[in-house]
Amino acid sequence: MSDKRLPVTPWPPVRTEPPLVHADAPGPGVKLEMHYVECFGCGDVDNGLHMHSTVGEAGVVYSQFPVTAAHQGAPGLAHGGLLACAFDEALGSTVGNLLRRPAVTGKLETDFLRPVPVGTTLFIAAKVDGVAGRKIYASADGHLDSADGAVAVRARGLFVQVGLDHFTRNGDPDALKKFSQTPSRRADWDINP
Ligand SMILES: CCCCCCCC/C=C\CCCCCCCC(=O)SCCNC(=O)CCNC(=O)[C@H](O)C(C)(C)COP(=O)(O)OP(=O)(O)OC[C@H]1O[C@@H](n2cnc3c(N)ncnc32)[C@H](O)[C@@H]1OP(=O)(O)O
Repeated sequence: MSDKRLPVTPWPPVRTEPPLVHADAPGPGVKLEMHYVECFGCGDVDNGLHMHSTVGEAGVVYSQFPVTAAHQGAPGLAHGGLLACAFDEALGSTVGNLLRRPAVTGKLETDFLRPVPVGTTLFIAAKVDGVAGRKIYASADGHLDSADGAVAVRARGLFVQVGLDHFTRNGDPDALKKFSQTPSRRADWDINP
């Protein structure tokens, strides 16, 4: 399958600066911890995506999504919404860990190019493409069963930087305390519950 169906709109869609990887960002080879134990993407959640990620060279973060029977839409195939979820996680983790700026997804586009069968693992390579003020643009390819397998899904997203109060005001007032229960998060984000 060719890439003829992929969008031709420019990306990032606005003028951006190159992303500045934070001086304290984890370096190549570092396996990233779950960012929050109750996260559907990376946490310890029944039938969650159980994704895990490793920092690669040149600002790329590699994530894996093992697709199980719990993730089906059509019989035997991954649900498209859960594939989008996997990319939200992979892109968000890339932005959060490399730039160390708390950000939420503003927009997420996905191109589903090939079916993703139950039993396969999606190997996602994500990077930050540019930054314009609070707007952070990131994109990723998802390969079937190996880092150089056929590309099954592509995604690009806009993440918008927020203050840490975004999570306590809009979500759980104890959000910072809960985040701080993942030890690496406490150090990353200067959280003092
Ligand atoms: C407690 C500690 C935390 C620690 C963090 C740990 C990190 C760990 C590391 C990593 C793990 C991360 C892994 C997670 C992965 C999953 C992420 C998610 O699922 S996030 C949930 C889904 N997303 C939402 O719930 C957002 C809901 N939306 C909002 O809250 C607001 O709309 C928000 C914040 C996105 C923007 O609202 P405004 O009022 O602050 O700002 P405005 O002015 O509206 O937007 C800012 C700029 O962005 C553009 N913008 C916003 N949304 C846009 C859109 N959909 N399309 C195009 N542009 C958009 C606007 O046009 C504006 O641009 P102009 O500055 O004017 O140039």
